[in-house]
Amino acid sequence: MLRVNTLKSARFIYQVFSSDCNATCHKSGGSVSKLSYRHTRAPIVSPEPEKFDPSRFEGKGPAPYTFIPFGGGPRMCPGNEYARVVILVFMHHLVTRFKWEKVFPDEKTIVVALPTPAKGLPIRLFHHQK
Ligand code: HEM
Repeated sequence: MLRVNTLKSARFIYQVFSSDCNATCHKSGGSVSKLSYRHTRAPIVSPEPEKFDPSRFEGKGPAPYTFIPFGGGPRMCPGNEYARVVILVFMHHLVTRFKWEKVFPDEKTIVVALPTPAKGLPIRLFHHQK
């Protein structure tokens, strides 16, 4: 999901860009907002955004400024390397120590400005058998 949904689904930038923002931004008044939800689904950024394809991160990985969960440029998130390590360790233990089970197997996705699991996507964790 990392490719299609970033943790920050939208943010507001208060400078006006001179570059073409059509693929990912819309202008409103004097500010520009970027919707990660749209950005990550733009065909120029990701031809098959819904496809589970970890290989897109192999080699040189995504082209610059196409995968931007931590923003980019001089104001890029300074916590990004730390956050990646924490998430990596967390996911390692979550995957290797537990089986997962959805609490609501048929939970629908509803749209509240942005797609959101209707019941928050709770899961139950079970220790793997040793
Ligand atoms: C998964 C975790 C995180 C995500 C997805 C995330 C995402 C972001 C994004 C998108 C920005 C805006 C970047 C831009 O304007 O281009 C940002 C800024 C920032 N983040 Fe994070 N962040 C994460 C974790 C952290 C952590 C762990 C820290 C600190 C320990 C941190 C500290 C900051 C700070 C201080 C800024 C403001 C940077 C500036 O305006 O110069 N973030 N983050």
